[in-house]
Amino acid sequence: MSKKLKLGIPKGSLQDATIALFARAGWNIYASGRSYFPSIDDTEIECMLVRAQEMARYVETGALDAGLTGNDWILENLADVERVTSLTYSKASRTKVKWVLAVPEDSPYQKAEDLAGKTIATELVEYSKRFFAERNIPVKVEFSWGATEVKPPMLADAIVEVTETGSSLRANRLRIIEVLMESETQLIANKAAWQDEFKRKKIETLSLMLNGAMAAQSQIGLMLNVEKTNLDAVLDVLPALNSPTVSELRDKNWVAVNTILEQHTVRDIVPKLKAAGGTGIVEFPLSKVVL
Ligand SMILES: Nc1ncnc2c1ncn2[C@@H]1O[C@H](COP(=O)(O)OP(=O)(O)OP(=O)(O)O)[C@@H](O)[C@H]1O
Ligand SMILES: O=P(O)(O)OC[C@H]1O[C@H](OP(=O)(O)OP(=O)(O)O)[C@H](O)[C@@H]1O
Ligand SMILES: [Mg+2]
Repeated sequence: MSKKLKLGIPKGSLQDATIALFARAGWNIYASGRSYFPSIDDTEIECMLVRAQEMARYVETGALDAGLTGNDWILENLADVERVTSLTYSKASRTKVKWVLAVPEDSPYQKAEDLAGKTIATELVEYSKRFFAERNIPVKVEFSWGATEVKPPMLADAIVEVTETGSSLRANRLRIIEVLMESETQLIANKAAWQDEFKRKKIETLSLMLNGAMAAQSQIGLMLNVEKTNLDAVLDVLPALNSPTVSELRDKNWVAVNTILEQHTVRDIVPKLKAAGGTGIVEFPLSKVVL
């Protein structure tokens, strides 16, 4: 039988973003209907959809060789797994999520200590208990099945909840009084699988290509032509860290400059390049950036 890597894809908030990232990295995953075994166009990988909350546990026991989940659930479960790489993406954006302690906007609570003797609702029970215990704040931490933001002040005094854009907290008139943790997606591996040559190689390849696809998303390629007399002025505009490729054009007085830029810098840099004598400036998207 050919060897296969058992890979867990997170079901729920991270599912769509994960499948989209794999597509950019070079693997097409098809999650159809109610099946929990999505197909993947790689005969060496077998995929399974697993809740993010349980991923680290199944990777720890070896039911899965590797998987993707948030750092939050690895810490909640205190799972003993190999952290292969962090990938900064969430449900809707390429940012980290925050787990926050939130209270009703008009409540008197200003800090965690003010909640002594009160009830906290959360999905992240064990981590929250540890947070309050370390600070010697006696609270009652209650498990919440979701829709946690609606609970204060009727069903709980405060909540510990995950937030990405902040819109759920705002919509429920809640105020953050403490950030317990920042969390991002992790590629994790079972410790024994990590010692297996075939599996480790496969996981490392995934890590390299997923990171390459992540990096490419925030960067763009830029090329332009410039007269040699203006080359220094153009190079001065480009960030010092990137070393651009400068190549001769048929007209010996001109060169082409090729470089990679952070996407968010482009709107500032392109006008400066043009002012410095750059012409024929072309921006193009990148599929992978592997350094
Ligand atoms: N906007 C977000 N909201 C919630 N979780 C997010 C978000 N972005 C990233 N995550 C991460 O997704 C994981 C939670 O995913 P999971 O699917 O298990 O729970 P869920 O968000 O409650 O799913 P559901 O869609 O069933 O509500 C956590 O690791 C969390 O950090
Ligand atoms: O800061 P925001 O961008 O608003 O994102 C955070 C919200 O998204 C998640 O809810 P989810 O969609 O998983 O619903 P749930 O309450 O049923 O878990 C999470 O539990 C928060 O409610
Ligand atoms: Mg949820």
